[in-house]
Amino acid sequence: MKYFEVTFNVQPYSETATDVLSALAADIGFESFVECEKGMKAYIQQALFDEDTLKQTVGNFPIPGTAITYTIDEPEDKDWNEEWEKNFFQPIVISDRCVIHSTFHKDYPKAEYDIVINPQMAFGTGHHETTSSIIAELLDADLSGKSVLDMGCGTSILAILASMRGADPVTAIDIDDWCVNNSRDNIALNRISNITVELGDASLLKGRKPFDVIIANINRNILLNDLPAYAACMHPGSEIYMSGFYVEDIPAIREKGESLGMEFVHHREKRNWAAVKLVMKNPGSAG
Ligand SMILES: C[S@@+](CC[C@H](N)C(=O)[O-])C[C@H]1O[C@@H](n2cnc3c(N)ncnc32)[C@H](O)[C@@H]1O
Repeated sequence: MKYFEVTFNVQPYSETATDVLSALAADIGFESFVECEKGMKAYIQQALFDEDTLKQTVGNFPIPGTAITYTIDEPEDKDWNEEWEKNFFQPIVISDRCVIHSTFHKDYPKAEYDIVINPQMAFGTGHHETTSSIIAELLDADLSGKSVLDMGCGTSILAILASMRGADPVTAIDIDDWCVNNSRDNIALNRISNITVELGDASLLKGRKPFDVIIANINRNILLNDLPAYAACMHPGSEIYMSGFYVEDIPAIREKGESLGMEFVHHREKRNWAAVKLVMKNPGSAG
């Protein structure tokens, strides 16, 4: 069991309070959010969960008169597939060009890029705003013959699309062994042979050759912390696409990238989630 499911009750309920709560939860490591009647459910890796930090976040909630309570559950691994099949994971088409579906979908739209994913967990189906924004970026990018790193690969949906778009070779890294195993399954399902999946974090990058393109959909704090290690694996012209943070976090991410010799190119936003593109100009700048 790798994740906790935390059910938040927001009293009185409002969309603004739930949005603020999900932003604060993302800052302390929560990765995905599902709205429910009186609040939301949010998911966090057990290894990253610290209940004292959660209590502080809830106790210092910035909207006066709003009370947040929560319960913590351990979702059973075996229920996820069924839950997703029944409730969440419907085929999705992104930018009219890329369809993502699962093996259990029998009827789904046809598209230029057809990705099959067995998610079994909350992230990496393309439904989350951060994933779909990066997919839209990858559909616009020239990836042909480029080496790509997908940091925090989850199901490897982004690595798979990069490979389908001509990237070669592709490296996919995730800190969670469950994601590494699921990535390998999904890569095989899509009959892709040029993606290497590795278990670990930014420390694996030390001494590696630069990548032409880096993708990292993780979260604000991990990106700010690990950006120097990513920058050390970029050459002039290398592109980096990042997501997993909110529009209000863009200045911090941009500033960090610029301090490492990158130039900000543009951003996208969906329901307040941001995705940014930067290009390395001057590698070796002090971070
Ligand atoms: C928001 S999910 C993104 C998954 C997938 N790339 C997508 O776009 O749907 C973030 C992923 O990053 C992984 N992760 C968290 N911290 C990490 C770290 N320090 N280094 C590498 N991966 C990390 C998590 O296990 C999770 O699979």
